[in-house]
Amino acid sequence: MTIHASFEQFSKKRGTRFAVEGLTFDVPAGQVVGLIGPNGAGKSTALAGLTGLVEATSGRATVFGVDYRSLRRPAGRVGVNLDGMDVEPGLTGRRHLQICQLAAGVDSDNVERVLEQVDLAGEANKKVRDYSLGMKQRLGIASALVGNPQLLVLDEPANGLDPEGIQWLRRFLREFAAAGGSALVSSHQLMELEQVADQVVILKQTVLFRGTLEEAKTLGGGSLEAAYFKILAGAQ
Ligand SMILES: Nc1ncnc2c1ncn2[C@@H]1O[C@H](COP(=O)(O)OP(=O)(O)OP(=O)(O)O)[C@@H](O)[C@H]1O
Repeated sequence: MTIHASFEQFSKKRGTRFAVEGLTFDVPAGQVVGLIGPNGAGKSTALAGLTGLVEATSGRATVFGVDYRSLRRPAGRVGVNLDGMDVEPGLTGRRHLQICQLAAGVDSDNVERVLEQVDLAGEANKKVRDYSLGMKQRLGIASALVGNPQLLVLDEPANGLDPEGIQWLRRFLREFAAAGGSALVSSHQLMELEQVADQVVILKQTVLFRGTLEEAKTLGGGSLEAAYFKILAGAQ
């Protein structure tokens, strides 16, 4: 099995306390891995660790077997959309993506294709300040895609999406994985994740559960949500 991303005993201390400790799990090719946990569980820290934004206190997190920071053209391998990656509001969506593409250093012109892919082609000339929350979310995903990556790292991608947007995101992630890509997706929306994830990691500072969606659901008598609460209650 080809592994796109890997956490090996990854720990990050914030002040005197571990934000995450001893995380060990993989993101295999062709799979969507859902990262879930309560507020402050360390999901964003884990994603930031994987994408070189925070340094491990111990252990490591790698993409394609190496540190993200050592990739020559990271956006061509890993598409990242994390919380706080804000867009200059005076730019149009298209211009923003053109700049992302330039920064990604890719040879091909992917902007129009990606705009179509996230269903923003009709809004591409609008300024980002006039975008709705859901449109901004799609633009964030588009900027992750513009380098043509194999691995996506997305923090709460369903936030702000309307039911149609959520359906679109589900289809998009399934197609991305079916084409051999992979995605590590943090989410609070368990019902949604249940529709899209192949594997689930439940995090609360440490990994409380990792396994297939089916294994998680079995623990919860058929429901990921029930499994989640059961596992968290067991960790109290
Ligand atoms: N820059 C920072 N400095 C100090 N502590 C931090 C920093 N960022 C996060 N933390 C702490 O690390 C822990 C994990 O936070 P993190 O944001 O990774 O969790 P999360 O699971 O993404 O939360 P949420 O679901 O609320 O987004 C929390 O206790 C948080 O207070």
